[in-house]
Amino acid sequence: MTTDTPVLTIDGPSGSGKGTISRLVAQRLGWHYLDSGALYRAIGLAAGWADIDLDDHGALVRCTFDTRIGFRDDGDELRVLVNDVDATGELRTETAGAAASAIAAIPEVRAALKDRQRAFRQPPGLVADGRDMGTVIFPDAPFKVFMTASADERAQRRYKQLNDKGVSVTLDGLLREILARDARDAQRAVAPLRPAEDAVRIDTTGLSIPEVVEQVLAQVAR
Ligand SMILES: Nc1ncnc2c1ncn2[C@@H]1O[C@H](COP(=O)(O)OP(=O)(O)OP(=O)(O)O)[C@@H](O)[C@H]1O
Ligand SMILES: Nc1ccn([C@H]2C[C@H](O)[C@@H](COP(=O)(O)O)O2)c(=O)n1
Repeated sequence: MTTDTPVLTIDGPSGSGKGTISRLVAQRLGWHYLDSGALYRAIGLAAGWADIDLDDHGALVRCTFDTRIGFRDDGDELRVLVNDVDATGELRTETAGAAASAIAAIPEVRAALKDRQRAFRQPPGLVADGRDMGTVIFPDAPFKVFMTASADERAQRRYKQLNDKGVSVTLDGLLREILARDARDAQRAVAPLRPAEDAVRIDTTGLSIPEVVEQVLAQVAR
């Protein structure tokens, strides 16, 4: 790990805009980008492919170490390769999010992913988004943001995102899924979703994507 390389951490609940904003901010700064949620989603998917029981923590840890996860930004979005298969579409579903949230509550899985996440810290800098980037993975990061938005707005955003992709969902169902995932992520014993003490909070409710990007960049400039 290159500890003198700057890191901007962006943590927050599902649908707050972390992924979208982190990728754009990383592009503007010319820094690397870590989508840590995609790692948990990929392990959840690989564990499903291998039919691993969620109670079999030993097998889950082996799966965490053995699964190859690659990222490729095609200009439109960050594509994720799991064991060399492009699984981007499957990984973005709420089902994959819920599976990721379930395995993310297992301490051994989190421990097995630590070094892999820290290895993304490479010059000239890193933008890392997730739930514990500022609290556990990069506690010494000089820039930390905790991003929120009202639950209704987060559900609306996800609804629009999925509708645009032709996925049929209901707003009520999405709101329930988002709240259930947030509760699980915030209430787990290890590395729960919470703001680092030194994080700047940004509420993105009612803000456009460019407005949020500028607010985050202003934190780094400061
Ligand atoms: N400020 C914003 N205004 C409007 N829409 C936004 C804003 N930020 C993000 N979005 C849209 O909301 C949707 C969800 O955003 P995104 O995937 O970045 O959230 P996230 O916090 O990374 O969610 P998750 O943790 O579930 O991956 C996307 O369609 C994105 O384009
Ligand atoms: N640093 C992280 C990142 C993600 N998770 C878990 C909890 C989330 O519900 C799930 C999916 O993440 P997303 O892609 O929605 O950001 O993965 C975590 O525990 N810690």
